[in-house]
Amino acid sequence: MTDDTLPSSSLPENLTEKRIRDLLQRPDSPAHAILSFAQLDGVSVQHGHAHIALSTSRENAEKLTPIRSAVEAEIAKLPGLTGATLSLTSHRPNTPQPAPPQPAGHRPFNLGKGKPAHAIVPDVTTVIAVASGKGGVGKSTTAVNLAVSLAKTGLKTGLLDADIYGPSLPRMLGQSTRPEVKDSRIIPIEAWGIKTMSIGYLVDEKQAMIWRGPMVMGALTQFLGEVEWGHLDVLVIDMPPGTGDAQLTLAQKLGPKLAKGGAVIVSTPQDIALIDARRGVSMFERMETPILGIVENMSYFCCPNCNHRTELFGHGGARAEAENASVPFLGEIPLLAAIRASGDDGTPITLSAPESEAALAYTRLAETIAETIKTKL
Ligand SMILES: Nc1ncnc2c1ncn2[C@@H]1O[C@H](COP(=O)(O)OP(=O)(O)OP(=O)(O)O)[C@@H](O)[C@H]1O
Repeated sequence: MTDDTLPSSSLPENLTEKRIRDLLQRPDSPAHAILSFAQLDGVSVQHGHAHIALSTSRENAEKLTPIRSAVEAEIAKLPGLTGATLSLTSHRPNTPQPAPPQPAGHRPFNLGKGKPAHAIVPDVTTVIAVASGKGGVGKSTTAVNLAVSLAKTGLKTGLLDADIYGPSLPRMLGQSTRPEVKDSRIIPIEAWGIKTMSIGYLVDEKQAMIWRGPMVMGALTQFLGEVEWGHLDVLVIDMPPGTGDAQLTLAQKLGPKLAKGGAVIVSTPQDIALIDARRGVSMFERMETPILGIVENMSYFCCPNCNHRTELFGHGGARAEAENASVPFLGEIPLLAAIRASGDDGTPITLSAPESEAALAYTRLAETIAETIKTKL
């Protein structure tokens, strides 16, 4: 009996994995198009479900979004498979590409009228930085659900999207209102019980994409000094990915408040993401920021039909990394289409499906962090 004549149900998983790789490599296959934009990091089949890990640039990740579902559907048609999920991670340069010169005195958004910077988040008690060494690992999704869950524990919570080159908060929170400005102070947008701010509320995304480093630092400083955060027990910051100047600036400016809170590092289980997570841990250690721990996102797949749990791509890597770095392991978030969909729909999964396994994982994460914060209030 040849490979092709084996009944689908008895196809060994490694043979199916080879078929997926062959399909992706075949120039006449529609799925092949995805490899023009992304690099194949791994293929794994477990209990009839295929997981394909790809990495790409952020720009290409956007081009891939429209073809993602079609490729998943095409792969799922292979014998022996009941479904397929593509997971995409992206690398972004820490330093932006050179941009056209800006007029002298130009500010990223002209709201402070050139006054000296106000005190940095004066009435915020603690700051939590949600960071990742690598883009696309689910840092923003984690930050949003963590903030919403912290608010549910009774803490007055804010959420700042510090990812100037790729703000995702407006989409993930379903907000498109432009913030008001009163007495040169920007009023945060209230959504789902938290106060939020993002560059995406203020300027067109493409405009921010070409900002030089100093303009990005200027915008971040304005977010900290010119937004009317009011009293907050905790401000969660969705950090830009990587370990560059923007991360260092934020860590320096927020020093004592960050020292009362700390950093949460998000990683996927793949080795490549873990190497970047390690860099993130050492950057915060150098800044003397407490590391609250590492979260493993897209840790395992839960079949939406039978709830069967499938472990992906060396699941457990982040736990081992946390042990190596002697920092706490904060838990595992499953890879679930519902998490992606709730992010796209603008209602965090902790609110749209509070009893789901994913929401419960975020709740446990928030409860652990809330315990630390409540000792500092
Ligand atoms: N656990 C998960 N299960 C399914 N999809 C997820 C999960 N976590 C994140 N995603 C999806 O992966 C994509 C990237 O997530 P997200 O924007 O949170 O990552 P990020 O690390 O903040 O990326 P970037 O650095 O590019 O801003 C989004 O479409 C999101 O909905």
